[in-house]
Amino acid sequence: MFANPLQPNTLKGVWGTLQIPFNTDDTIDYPLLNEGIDFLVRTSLHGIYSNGTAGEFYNQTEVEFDKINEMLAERCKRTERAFQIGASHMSPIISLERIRRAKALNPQAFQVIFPDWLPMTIEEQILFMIKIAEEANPIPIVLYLPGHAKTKLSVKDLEYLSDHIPGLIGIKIAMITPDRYADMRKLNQRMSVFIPGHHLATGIKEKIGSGSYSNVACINPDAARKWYDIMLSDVERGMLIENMVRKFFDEEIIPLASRGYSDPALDKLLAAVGGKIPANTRLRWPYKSADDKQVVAVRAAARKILPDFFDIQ
Ligand SMILES: N[C@@H](CC=O)C(=O)O
Repeated sequence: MFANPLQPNTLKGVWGTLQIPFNTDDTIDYPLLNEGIDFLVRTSLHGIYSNGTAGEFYNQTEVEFDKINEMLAERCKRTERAFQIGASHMSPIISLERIRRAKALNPQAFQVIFPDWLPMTIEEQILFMIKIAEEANPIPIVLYLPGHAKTKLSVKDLEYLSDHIPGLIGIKIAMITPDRYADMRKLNQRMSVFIPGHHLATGIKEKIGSGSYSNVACINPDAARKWYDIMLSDVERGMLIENMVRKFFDEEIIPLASRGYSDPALDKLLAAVGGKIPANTRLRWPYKSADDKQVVAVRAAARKILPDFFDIQ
């Protein structure tokens, strides 16, 4: 039975990422992961997803992949929460196999990246997506386009993909720039465009985004959801909050990115700063993690810039 697969017009809102906690010996801390899932299913998020960049999909064994997704699926089904599974991998064969195995868990959508060793031509992108969508059918696909991906797509390429792959319901992008708003607005009418959490009010105001796989939800999922509801009812008030959120990211998070902290290190730092999600800041070898001193310093700044984000339950 495939319950409620998402569609372009139902994929929206604020989705929270599962973060994988690691022990000091680099094994997965499954009891803490369990607590993290238990916490997330009780929040007001529109849904939960596994294995985005912040879920460190690129650095898991296949046995771990299966176990993490079984844990997420079991808890979401029991609590009737929407969930998506990231089946992304740098290898096309492994992505396909991840979908083949995880399909029985019946997520509302799968996220995939394009294979990431050779940049792909548009013909190769189509061949990849056809097979992925066939394997996933009737579960739909969201294409994740991280900023560092080797295959770069124009809005025209995305329209072409959307014309040829009916199972493709959405895209997840890492950057929005004003020169692309008009094209993205058109794209957002035919598929669901998900944009970074700290730009979501702009996305709603400009009608270029329908939701977010949200880095802001790492700080406090319920605050991110409340902010989204404000955007829908009073977008200018939503923009005022976005100005504060972006000030926090510009002053505290982007400088750390320039110092070599990766996106998952920063998402884990955000969760530790918010202190709501049971998790830890450790990334699996060989990647660099934020430390406790950074958590304390960034939390102090966040409490000044975004005081409301800490108290919302
Ligand atoms: N970078 C994230 C988004 C938010 O935390 C992801 O991996 O999905």
